[in-house]
Amino acid sequence: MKFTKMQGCGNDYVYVNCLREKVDNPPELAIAVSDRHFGIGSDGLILIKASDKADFMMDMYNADGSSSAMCGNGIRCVAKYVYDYGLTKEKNISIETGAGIKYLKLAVEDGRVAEVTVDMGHPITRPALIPVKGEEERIIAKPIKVGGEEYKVTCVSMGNPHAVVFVEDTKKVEIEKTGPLFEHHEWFPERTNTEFIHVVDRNNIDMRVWERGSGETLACGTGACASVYACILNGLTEDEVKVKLLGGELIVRYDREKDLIFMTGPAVTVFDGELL
Ligand SMILES: N[C@@H](CCC[C@H](N)C(=O)O)C(=O)O
Repeated sequence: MKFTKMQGCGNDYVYVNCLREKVDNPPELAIAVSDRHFGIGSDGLILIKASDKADFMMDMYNADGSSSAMCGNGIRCVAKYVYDYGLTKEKNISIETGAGIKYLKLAVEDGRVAEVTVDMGHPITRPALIPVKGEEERIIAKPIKVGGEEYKVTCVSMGNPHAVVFVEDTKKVEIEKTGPLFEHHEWFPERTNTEFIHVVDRNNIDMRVWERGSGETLACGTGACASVYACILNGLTEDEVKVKLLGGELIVRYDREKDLIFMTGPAVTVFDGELL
C-alpha cells in the first residue's frame, strides 16, 4: 500500500489515496501506522476518497483508531495532496467531511503550494451539539472540576468537540496528567479535545493541545479555530488572531457577518512510502 506522510504545523498524519488503494480496516491501520516505534509514526491516518457531493472526501482516524468528523490541519494537507499528485488542477477545492463540505483555497507560488486557507464553517456552541452536558445555551467560562483543580471552560465544536481553558503559562501545564482527565471527564459523552490557551495580546495567543484519541500533538487546526472563537466569546481578542502552537503558527479569522471561521496555514509533504 502506497502512502504519503504529511504535516501541518507538526500535526502529522499518514495519507492514503483510496481512489487507488483499498483499506479494509481503517481503525486497525490507524493504530498500526501511528506507532512511532513499530509503525510509520503519526498522529493518525487520513484516507482520501471520492465524493459524489464535493471534489474529494476526507475520512480521518486518530492514533487510537477512533474517528473524527473533522481535522483542520489534515484537510489542508488533503488539498495539497490532490493538487500535487495531479488529482485536480483546481486551486479552489471542496472536500466532504463528517462535518459537512469544506471549501479550501491553495496559494501556489512557483508551482508549489505555499499555504492553504480553509473555510472551517460555523462555530457550534449549543451544548447538545458539541456534545457537552449542560442545560445552558452556551458554555462560556463555566467552572469545571478536573483532577481536584477548578478550571473555567468554554466549549465549542468545529465539527468535533473542544474544551478551551485559559492559563497563565502554557509551558507550565502538566498536559500528560490533565489532558486525559479532561478527555474522559463525565461532561463529555464523546470525549473531548482540550486546548490550553495563554492570551498574549488581542491578536496573538499561545496554545497547547491534548487531542482526543492522539494525546498531546504539536498543533490542532480545529482546536486553533475553537480557541479563537472561545477568546472572542470571552472578550479577550479581536476577530483575527495568530495562534502560536508547538509546531508552528496558524492565522484564524472570524467573519462576524457570515458567522464563519477561516484558517490559513502550511501543508507539507514529508515523504512517500510503501507499506509492506
Ligand atoms: N488534529 C486535528 C483534529 C483531529 C481530530 C481530533 N483528535 C478529534 O478526535 O476530534 C486538527 O487539526 O483539527
